[in-house]
Amino acid sequence: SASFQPAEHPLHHHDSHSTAPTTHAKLIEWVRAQAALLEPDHIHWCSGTQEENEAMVQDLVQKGVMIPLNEKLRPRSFLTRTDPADVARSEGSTYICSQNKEDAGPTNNWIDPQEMRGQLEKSFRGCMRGRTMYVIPFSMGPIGSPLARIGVQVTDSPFVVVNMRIMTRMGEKVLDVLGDEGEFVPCVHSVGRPLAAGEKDSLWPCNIAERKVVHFPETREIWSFGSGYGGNSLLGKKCLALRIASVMARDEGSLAEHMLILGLTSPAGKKYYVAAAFPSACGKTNLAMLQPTLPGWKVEVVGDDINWMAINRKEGGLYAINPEAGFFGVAPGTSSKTNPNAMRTIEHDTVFTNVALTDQGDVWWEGMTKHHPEGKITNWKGQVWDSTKSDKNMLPLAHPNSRFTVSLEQCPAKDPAWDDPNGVPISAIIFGGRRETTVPLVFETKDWNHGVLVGATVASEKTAAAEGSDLGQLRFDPFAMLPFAGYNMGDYFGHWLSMPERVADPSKLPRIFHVNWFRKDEQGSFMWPGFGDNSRVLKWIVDRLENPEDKSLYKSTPIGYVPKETALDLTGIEDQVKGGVIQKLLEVNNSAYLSEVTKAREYFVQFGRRLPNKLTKELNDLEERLRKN
Ligand SMILES: O=C(O)CSc1cccnc1C(=O)O
Ligand SMILES: [Mn+2]
Repeated sequence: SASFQPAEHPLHHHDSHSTAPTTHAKLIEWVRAQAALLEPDHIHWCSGTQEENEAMVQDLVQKGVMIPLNEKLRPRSFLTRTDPADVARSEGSTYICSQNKEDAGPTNNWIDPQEMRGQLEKSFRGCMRGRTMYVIPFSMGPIGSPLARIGVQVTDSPFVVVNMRIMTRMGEKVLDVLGDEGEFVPCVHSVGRPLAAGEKDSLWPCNIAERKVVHFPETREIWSFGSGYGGNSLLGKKCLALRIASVMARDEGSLAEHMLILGLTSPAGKKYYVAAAFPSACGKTNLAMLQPTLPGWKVEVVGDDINWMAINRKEGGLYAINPEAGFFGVAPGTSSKTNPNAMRTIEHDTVFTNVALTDQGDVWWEGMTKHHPEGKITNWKGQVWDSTKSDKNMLPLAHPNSRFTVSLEQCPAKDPAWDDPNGVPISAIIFGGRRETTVPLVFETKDWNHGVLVGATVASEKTAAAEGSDLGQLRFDPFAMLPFAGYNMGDYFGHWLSMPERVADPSKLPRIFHVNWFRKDEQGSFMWPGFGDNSRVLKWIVDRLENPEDKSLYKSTPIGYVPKETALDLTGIEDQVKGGVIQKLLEVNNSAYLSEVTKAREYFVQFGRRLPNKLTKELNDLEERLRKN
């Protein structure tokens, strides 16, 4: 739906090697309206074919935007460096422009939609002069899946096209499913740098001063200007799959969440699907591709970042798809120790952004290996770093938000049902934050509503005060959706609380757990080995799912069900968790939790009357349980 009155401007000629669809009148009309506003020199309808991709990649290589890596070490893979000012999602310039401010809620930036449309009109008018407008039809979710949603993005960045082809199902086959009158989410993106005739393009054009990522939830529109990077420009990811999709899910009675989805198989061959919501950079990708240290256990990945769950009327319960087709993962910290499956996935056909380049023509980042490789190494800014001089201001060699973009298809640990159009049945939902104090290794919530309270109070603490004293600065990140909820988060909590009334049999809803890998001891060291050993927690969760009546598995505490020490399989790590460590990891300190309750009450004040009474009741019940014991 065109949101501007396009000035009279003929639709530019299509370039020779791309053909506009002959039907799809609604789509053609929308593209025409964007072309009239953006005034591109050419229009290219993306087919999504391998040939088209190779031509675009070669063009970007020739321009120096994509640097080919060593073909032997990392075949068909590339490195791109961004403008140092355009390196991450820009939350400060991300807006939810609902008709009224309260529907955006206190956790979102809001500008009156008409005012914002005026600002966008000024930014976008003529911004694609001298450039090609690429039209990308894409499906979030397997093409044709009843759980999938279709978007169409216009963009003037061929680099975005190359990445969208990896991260989504994109091209002509999507148009076949869309049909003439099909609904699509309109996404308009520009780097915001029109080119004068003959002007040489920069390697990473962007317009940081005017950068904005805007959502109009009632009309499901996305407008992004001035950034070429990640979540700001691959509009299928955070913008569509979370901010717009969370609004659609609220209206449709389903869920669009910032969660990994993994398949877990026990040594007995029983298979469960588990979803988990951790804040950004808290280890979702590592858990989704976990290599269990417990013998006989297997984890396979369906997705590492986004989860669309819908009620399955036939089977009951919630079925989930990963709407994405690839990983856009954080490179630093990824290694054959922390995530061997990720390292195997990115051995070929991968696009790297803002990592370091070795003199072998391969990539490197902090944490990949203990020390950086010998010889010359070029940092993410393109500066050659000489290890003999160790010039500090050239560090870190890879940007902390540097990324790999790679197809899920090539992950050795992909779940057989990773692209099942019907989705997979979710047995458990796990919330987690980066908590150095107070929160035990794992606990199970008492019921769905208690689980929603735990989701709503997910938090991370940076610097933990000494145990027992006032908690370190708690940063709440409810459901890990703080930057991604497309509407008032008080209403969002209410939507979660409405799920038991929406299903025929609430007992088929997933059980809700909370984990914390990040407890530290008085010396500030991590108490739990984490990584593959997190499979021990997954095992306890399966034990709870399979034997809910078995009293030997848990102790009931005011915050929920916590494993009895003997119920965790610690075979092989006894030495690491002896001497009271496991007791500490499973301890529930009531006074510490009472201050959690106080901080949660303070946090919820901002939602005012939009905070559901049921949530306040859950918080009061928790406080009562903590006081009684
Ligand atoms: O989009 C970016 O600029 C990085 S943020 C990101 C990328 C992939 C998956 N998740 C996130 C996130 O911040 O949650
Ligand atoms: Mn994420």
